[in-house]
Amino acid sequence: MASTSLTGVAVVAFAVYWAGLVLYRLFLHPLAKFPGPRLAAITPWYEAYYEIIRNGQYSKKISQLHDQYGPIVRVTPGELHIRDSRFFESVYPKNVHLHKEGWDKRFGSEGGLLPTPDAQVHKRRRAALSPMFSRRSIIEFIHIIHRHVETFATRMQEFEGRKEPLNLTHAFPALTGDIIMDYFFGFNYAQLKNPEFASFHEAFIKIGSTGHVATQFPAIFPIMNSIPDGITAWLQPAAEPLLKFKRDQREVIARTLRGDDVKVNDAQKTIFQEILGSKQLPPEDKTQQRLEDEAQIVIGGGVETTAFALGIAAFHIINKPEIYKRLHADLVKAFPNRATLELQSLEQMPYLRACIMEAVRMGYGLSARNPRTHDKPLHYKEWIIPAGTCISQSIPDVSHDEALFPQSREFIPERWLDDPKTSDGIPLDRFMVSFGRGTRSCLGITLAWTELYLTLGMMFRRFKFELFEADVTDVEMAHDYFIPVTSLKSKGVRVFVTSAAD
Ligand code: HEM
Repeated sequence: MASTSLTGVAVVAFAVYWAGLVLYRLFLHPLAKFPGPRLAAITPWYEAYYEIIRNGQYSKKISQLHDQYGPIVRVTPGELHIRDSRFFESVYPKNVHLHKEGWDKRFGSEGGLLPTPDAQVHKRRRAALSPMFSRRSIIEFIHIIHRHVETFATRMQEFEGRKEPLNLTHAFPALTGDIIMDYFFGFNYAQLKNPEFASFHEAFIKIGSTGHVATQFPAIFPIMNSIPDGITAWLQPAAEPLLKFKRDQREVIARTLRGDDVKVNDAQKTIFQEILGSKQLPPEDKTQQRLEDEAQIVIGGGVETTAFALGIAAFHIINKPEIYKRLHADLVKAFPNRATLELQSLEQMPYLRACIMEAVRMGYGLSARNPRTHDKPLHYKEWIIPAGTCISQSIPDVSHDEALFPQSREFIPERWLDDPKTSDGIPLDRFMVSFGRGTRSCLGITLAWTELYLTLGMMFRRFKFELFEADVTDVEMAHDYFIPVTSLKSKGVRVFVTSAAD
């Protein structure tokens, strides 16, 4: 009897608490006056429904909400989303260090640079890594990138000889994975030499939606991490390459912390040596766990983003013969000797640059809402956004702003030629935001551009391609898993390869 009445009291108390919370969020919350669906203002389960049940569809829903409610929408009880390309640099300003809320929960690598919530902690972590991402460092390492690009060329010849289609969607993450492993960790898994291009790609796609679950249930990663790897691999075989990477990193970091030089290649140093050698970082930023988190984030940040942009570029260049023709002719002119490939000359080629700009615009880098918290109130149109509010914008919204990029779903490199401006005279480059903006923008941008120049330069100088059962759905986002993911039914961009005659 006593336990029944106790349960009754608990149920009533819970109901009163929820009713109070609902009333608070609807009428008293600092964001109560902002437009948006009531359900999104009341509960994070509105977001969870679209992300978890509908599998990465909240960004699409948010676009519809903007159509209905205008450029500013309350998308969760504590977050405002803005769709306005002209306001991007106000949310992500230069020289202002801002907090980032929520990404620490979604990756299970909260010590990594990208998800670090606190602005000042982020600042010192970024400063410690920056030298390794500088152009100078990348030029010192460029021979290793060339080596992987040449391996890729050899694999293409192999497919040409066998007259079999080559799956670029599998090959590109193997290429970017080998480069990043070599650059940051001092060894690689030779994924590019693997007959099937086995890489981290499948693991990222298969476990990609876990971030949406972790956003709602942050305990999921600690629970997953406590499960032995063998069981995780049994439950999700596709995760094995990432689990292996985790195990190997653990050992490499432990050895680095003991003072061993673990590099087996000819790179200058590993990312762990860079972090451990940093004078700016306190001891708590040099622990085994922090280094493991950073390794996860660097692999997560650098493999799929660049590979996705490569896939978009390759598909559209091959799909539109006039683009291929113009690009190939430029490359033949710049490199009469097909064996030569040189970054500085590639960088001087306006049409190649335009193709890359277009691919990166359509690749977004991240499809996720990108949160920032400002210490001061932010004025937007007639609104005053209170200090401390989580505000987000999304890169795909800018990439598909038809006022800036007419026919935004079409691949039109010409839009980037001849120093283009918006109708009111702003350089169009300002709206290429796929690498983010401000103090937390992409640290890997120079490496990414180098990979894009060298890989596309090699491919379209030396080879001709024919699509095999591929269409535009193989490169278009169907799910937002933080990074854009194509239809899960896609078999990838497959192509027949032939050596170019000239
Ligand atoms: C086409 C390729 C790439 C695109 C479009 C891209 C895009 C982005 C974007 C949008 C961000 C988030 C910025 C923000 O929070 O505002 C980011 C962060 C980051 N990216 Fe990239 N990325 C690319 C390639 C790479 C590569 C190759 C690396 C090398 C490992 C890399 C490393 C990072 C890191 C470390 C961060 C975190 C920076 C910070 O929080 O300070 N990215 N990237």
